[in-house]
Amino acid sequence: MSGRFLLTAHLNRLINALLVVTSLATACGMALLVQQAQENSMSMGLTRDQLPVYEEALRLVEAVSAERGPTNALLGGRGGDSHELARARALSDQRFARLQVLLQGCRQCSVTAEQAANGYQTLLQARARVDQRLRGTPDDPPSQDIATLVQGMFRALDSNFITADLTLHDLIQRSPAVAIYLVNAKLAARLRDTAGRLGSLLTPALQAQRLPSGAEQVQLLQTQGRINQLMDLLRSNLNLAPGRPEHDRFVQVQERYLGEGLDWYHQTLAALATGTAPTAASFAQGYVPTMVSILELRDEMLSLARDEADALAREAQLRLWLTIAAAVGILLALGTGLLLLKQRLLTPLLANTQRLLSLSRRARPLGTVAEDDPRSLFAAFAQLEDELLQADRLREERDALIAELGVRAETDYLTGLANRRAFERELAQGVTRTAGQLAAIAFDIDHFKRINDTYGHAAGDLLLQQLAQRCRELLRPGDRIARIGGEEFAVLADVAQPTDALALAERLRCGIAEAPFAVGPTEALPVTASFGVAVTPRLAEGVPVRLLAQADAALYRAKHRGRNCSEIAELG
Ligand SMILES: Nc1nc2c(ncn2[C@@H]2O[C@H](COP(=O)(O)OP(=O)(O)OP(=O)(O)O)[C@@H](O)[C@H]2O)c(=O)[nH]1
Repeated sequence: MSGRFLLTAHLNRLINALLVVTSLATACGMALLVQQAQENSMSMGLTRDQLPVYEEALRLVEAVSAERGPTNALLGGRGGDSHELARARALSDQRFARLQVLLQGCRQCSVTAEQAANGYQTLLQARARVDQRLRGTPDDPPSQDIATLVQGMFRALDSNFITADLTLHDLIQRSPAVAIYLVNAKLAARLRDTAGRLGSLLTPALQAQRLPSGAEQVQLLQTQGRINQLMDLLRSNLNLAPGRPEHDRFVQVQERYLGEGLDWYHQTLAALATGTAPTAASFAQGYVPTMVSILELRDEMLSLARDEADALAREAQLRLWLTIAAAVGILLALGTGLLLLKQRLLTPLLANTQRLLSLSRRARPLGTVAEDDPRSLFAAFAQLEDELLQADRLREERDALIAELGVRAETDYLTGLANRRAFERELAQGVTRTAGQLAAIAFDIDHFKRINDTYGHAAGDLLLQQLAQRCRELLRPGDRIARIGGEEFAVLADVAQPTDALALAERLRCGIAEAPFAVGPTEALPVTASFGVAVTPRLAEGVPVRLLAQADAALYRAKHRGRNCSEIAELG
């Protein structure tokens, strides 16, 4: 393969490599974008899948909290219902079993089914202690008092809250956009539990129908403070604009629990002072239903979180498809663009590169650069530039030569004056140019043949040269003189009137006659000439030919009149 084909093959490979690299880089960028969109979409999908775990964890907490009602009622002695306790416990067990199933299927959950089971174990232990107390007989006295058992149930609840807390952490990390609803749901769940605790803390006093002890009063006040804190947090977190679902739910909490529920609690507390307090079970019957409003607020928050997660998942899915579509579009456009670029520009460019190299190598070899080296292209360019510069120089030389030939073609070789051809051209131009009158003066050396014959042809030439020089000196700058024949000359001059032309002829005639010409080392030859003058008054067709002919005719008359005189042509 010859060098230039090697070079174009080389360049072709280079261009192909560049196109492939560009395509790959773009494809990688697009793949990254698609991957990001896919991760986002998957992340929202994971959030949606994990939400049921969080909901179930909160419901388990609710169930464990709800167990305390019948537990306290039974521990309180009067009015307790063991069937109700069994139902409440069954509900907790059911919730726990369901949570276990959900956790086992949840790969994205940081909390495991085993960890949740450990929390539940605390509840089972608390239940066992309660049961022991409830079964208590004189032979087998209860080992723990009611307050301690109530505290055990509180701890059991806190242990089960951990599952909800860890799941909430996962969800917030992955999808901050739904965090606010989930946190509010947890606050509501906490509020429900704390409200339950307030009731539970009253149980020992209700069981004994006495005023709460000092320590119990402190705990009751702390719990009320916690309830106020949680309400404040919810008030500041919730979007309480009228018409929002959470607004109505929050108003319900204020009316039902803070109003009815806490009123009933305060009434019960006051009744303990007068010995007219209800049993723990009766208290629970009036108090527990008011807490339903808190659970409704929690469920509203969970519902909003679900809706938001669904909307975000749909949006992420749509964004993923749009990103894929955009990536495919961009890659197709890029591919088409590169293909067109190659077909329409690069391939023709390479073909022309090949031609360029052929041209430059035809002129001369490209020096030391290897023929398949892409740099030989630049050497070829430099070489072509040289060739073009050289061609420019040759063109300039040719133009100068043509110009010189033109001058020579219109110059009389002997005298250096314009020749007849130049004179006729000048005459034609003069006629078209002048706005005044144009004079043609023809003159001829008298008896020149005799001079030639007597002194030789060379002396005749010398005389012609000297006479030409003298006439040149006698003329005005704008006048043109030419040698139009052997010893015949002519002058072209702009004049105001015919007498001016005659005066010019006379000036030349006298100038020639007044001093002899040196035609040899010693010979000084007096010479005369005869003049014929013609003037054209205005521009007219055929004037040049006629003007010179008229001047010639006048010259002829001057010769016949005896020579060394000037004749002017008749105006016609
Ligand atoms: N030396 C020389 N002689 C030339 C040149 N051209 C023409 N002649 C001569 O000029 C002479 C012209 O002669 P004629 O036509 O008879 O005119 P003439 O002798 O000047 O006579 P008139 O014009 O009638 O006064 C000829 O002998 C030509 O050979 C030239 O370039 N050099």
